[in-house]
Amino acid sequence: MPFIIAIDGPAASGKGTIARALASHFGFHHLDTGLLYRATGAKGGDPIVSARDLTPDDLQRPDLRSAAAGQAASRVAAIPEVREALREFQLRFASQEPGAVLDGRDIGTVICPDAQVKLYVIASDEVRAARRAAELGSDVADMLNELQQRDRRDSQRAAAPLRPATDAIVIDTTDLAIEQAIATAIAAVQSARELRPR
Ligand SMILES: Nc1ncnc2c1ncn2[C@@H]1O[C@H](COP(=O)(O)OP(=O)(O)OP(=O)(O)O)[C@@H](O)[C@H]1O
Ligand SMILES: Nc1ccn([C@@H]2O[C@H](COP(=O)(O)O)[C@@H](O)[C@H]2O)c(=O)n1
Repeated sequence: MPFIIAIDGPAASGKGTIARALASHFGFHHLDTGLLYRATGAKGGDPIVSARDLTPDDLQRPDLRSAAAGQAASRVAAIPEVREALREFQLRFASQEPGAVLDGRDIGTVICPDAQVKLYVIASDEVRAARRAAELGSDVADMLNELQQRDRRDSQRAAAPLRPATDAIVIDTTDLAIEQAIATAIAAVQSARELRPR
């Protein structure tokens, strides 16, 4: 049985940074599930059809990391049929040996509720906005507004809302350097593996 690490949390909290590092450390596959929603939103047209017809090329679009793509993603992500269309791909990805790390909003609650480890990564709104603004070279106040709007939509939607699984380990990266956040996550996974050996 593959070892699954589910990572959820609000926008720009550091999920992807931790997920990539965990995948590299443990030799697992990694999927940034936000990219599926970003590609669906960016494709335009009927979002349900776009989600069903998503191709690997769609995930390579150069504009997917923009704030506009994030907003479009969070609008299509509220549509249950879009989520259903993207679910199968995520489940197949998660079934790969020796294990997989998936990061998103509903991995520990909906996609992989039986994941061996669930992390919920948070950081203060101001810190997240500053980090993402530095990454994209954009204005911090605009970014704060964008992230808060997206988090609100993601938390308040009826379909698979953003929330921590009851058994998730919360990692607050507000005052952690990247290396400290990664070390905290590796330690959490190590101890879960010792408690529940394969
Ligand atoms: N602990 C940290 N200290 C400083 N910067 C960080 C830290 N963790 C992540 N970052 C930076 O913050 C930004 C957002 O991180 P990341 O992309 O990992 O967040 P995310 O939660 O995956 O975002 P998204 O919601 O878009 O998927 C990146 O520029 C990243 O390099
Ligand atoms: N499992 C997921 C992943 C993402 N979303 C939606 O996509 C938006 C963009 O995600 P990023 O991780 O790239 O920021 C996000 O705001 C969510 O609306 C989702 O619903 N479920």
